[in-house]
Amino acid sequence: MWRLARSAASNLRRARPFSSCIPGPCIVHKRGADILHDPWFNKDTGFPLTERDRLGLRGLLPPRVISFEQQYARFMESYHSLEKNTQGQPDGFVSLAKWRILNRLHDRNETLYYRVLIDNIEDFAPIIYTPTVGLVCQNYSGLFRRPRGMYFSAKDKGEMMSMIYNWPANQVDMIVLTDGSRILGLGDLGVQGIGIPIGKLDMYVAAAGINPQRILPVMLDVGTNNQKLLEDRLYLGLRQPRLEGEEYLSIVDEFMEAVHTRWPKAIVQFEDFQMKWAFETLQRYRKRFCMFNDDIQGTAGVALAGLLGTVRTQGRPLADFANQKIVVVGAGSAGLGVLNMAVQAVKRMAGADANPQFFLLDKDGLITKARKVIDPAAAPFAKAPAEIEELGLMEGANLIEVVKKVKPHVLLGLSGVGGVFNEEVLKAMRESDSAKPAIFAMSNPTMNAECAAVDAFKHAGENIVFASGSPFKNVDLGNGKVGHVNQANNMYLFPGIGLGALLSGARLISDGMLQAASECIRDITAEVGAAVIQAAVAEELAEGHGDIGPRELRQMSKEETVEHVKHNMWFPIYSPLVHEK
Ligand SMILES: NC(=O)C1=CN([C@@H]2O[C@H](COP(=O)(O)OP(=O)(O)OC[C@H]3O[C@@H](n4cnc5c(N)ncnc54)[C@H](O)[C@@H]3O)[C@@H](O)[C@H]2O)C=CC1
Ligand SMILES: CC(=O)C(=O)O
Ligand SMILES: [Mg+2]
Repeated sequence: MWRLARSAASNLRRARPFSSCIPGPCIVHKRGADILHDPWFNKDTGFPLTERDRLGLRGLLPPRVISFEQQYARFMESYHSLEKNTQGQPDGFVSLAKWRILNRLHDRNETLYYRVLIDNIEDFAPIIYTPTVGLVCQNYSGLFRRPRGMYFSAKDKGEMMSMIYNWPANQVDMIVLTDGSRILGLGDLGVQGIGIPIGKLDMYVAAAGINPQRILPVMLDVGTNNQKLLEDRLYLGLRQPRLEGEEYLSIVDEFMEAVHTRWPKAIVQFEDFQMKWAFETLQRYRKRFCMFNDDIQGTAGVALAGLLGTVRTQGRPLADFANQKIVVVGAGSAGLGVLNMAVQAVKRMAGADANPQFFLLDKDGLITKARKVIDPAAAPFAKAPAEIEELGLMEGANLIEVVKKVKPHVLLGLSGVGGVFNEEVLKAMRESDSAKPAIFAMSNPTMNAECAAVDAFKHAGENIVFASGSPFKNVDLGNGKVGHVNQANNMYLFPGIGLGALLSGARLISDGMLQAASECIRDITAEVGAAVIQAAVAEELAEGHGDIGPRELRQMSKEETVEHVKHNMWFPIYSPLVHEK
């Protein structure tokens, strides 16, 4: 399902051993020590002697030239000895130590960093992304050594149009933006949430081959309502409550205008905004800018792919999806995004009058039309009392009641609450109307997952289809059997969405493009990107990118589009540096 061929990265690795590429030259406007201190251009001891002469590096490095392969091996050796030396230490300590060693390399030599990341993505994704990135965000102010990306704060109002030109790269293709208000399931982390855009963009480079010189992580610091952070003497963000209402929107507006002015074609991914702003900003900008909200739209795509995959696993025709009983726990940006896309899929399969059997719960239980105050975004999924009367359910019914009475085919958690699928709930899933019920504990990081994989298989039985947002190991069920754990995380989708949108030069990101992405999630990111391009072309949104115009895109077959995407993926290899004043 989501075991995505270890992402496009491993294909790239197979296709390109260390020495087989002759990279094109790279223009550098610096010389001497400035180059060594710039992680873009720095090759550490890897600078050939001729290049040391050309760039004024002679004498600034030890004399021996070390090859990229040797540097790579040396880094991996230190990484493995760190693993050995920290054996038996608490998990958090080990994870942070691993993050530090990778982060130091990132700060020093980006080419080597991305190469080790790409080649070891399965081991390193849990460090640079969920779950460790959550721990890093929680401790960001203490861990801080140097900045990465850009920080726009409420104090910068009126200045953003000029500030955006402080970013040193002339071209930016992909921006991930957060206001830090809902970081994974960890709540409001203020400026410390910058770790999420950084981790997401690393996944873009690793999985989609986006050129790391053209990415930009951005923190929009509008204050924080996290009292603990406000009182923390190390806290690096604005010490003020979050801006609200028009004041808040005017900051986001100004940022979006500034980005669009400098890089009209850049794609902006909104990430980890609290629900009210996630929906409001998506509504506000989606027709004006090339942007999407990953938590609403990326998550929906990946969950839908999983839900459709589950129908297939049950040996049923895909159209049977329309009859699946799905209980969604969590009515936030992610849960509602999933339901919106799932409803669209049912209507496509079973007609506009189809009545999907979806049940939505939030912290106050089952959401029905009888609820006094209901969020407008959740309202379309509220059950009419008459619909649930015969099941013996009513407004606010708790999760265990709902599971016992509905006997769902799928139980999907996007609540951010660790352990909410407790033993009783999981045992109740044994009575599901499906022989292979699906349990998706999609909340992040690991401690916020609705249940652990081992508990799901233990209490709900061996036949379940299990997926989680953060990685869990497969479960040994005894008798030689293994309970397979899938990872249901938007990381399998957003790199392809961004890459496809970028290479199509789409004016905006449509539902059709997102739908196309979710339909081919079993394939590698290049396929996702190609599907997104083709959807953009079909909807006449594609304006082309670089030398490839909309007409050329239109004329490409599916295979040619996939090739075109692969050809445009950046790959870490040292390029000869040519100095220009
Ligand atoms: N696996 C993935 O790809 C993704 C996972 N997520 C995860 O989903 C979680 C939620 O994200 P958002 O929807 O953006 O958050 P949100 O804050 O917008 O929504 C959370 C929802 O959960 C509900 N809730 C809280 N306690 C509950 C309880 N005990 N029982 C039932 N519902 C409860 C709240 O009422 C709210 O409706 C986070 O942990 C996030 O990490 C989000 C996006 C992608
Ligand atoms: C994966 C992700 O986007 C989240 O947990 O918010
Ligand atoms: Mg997110």
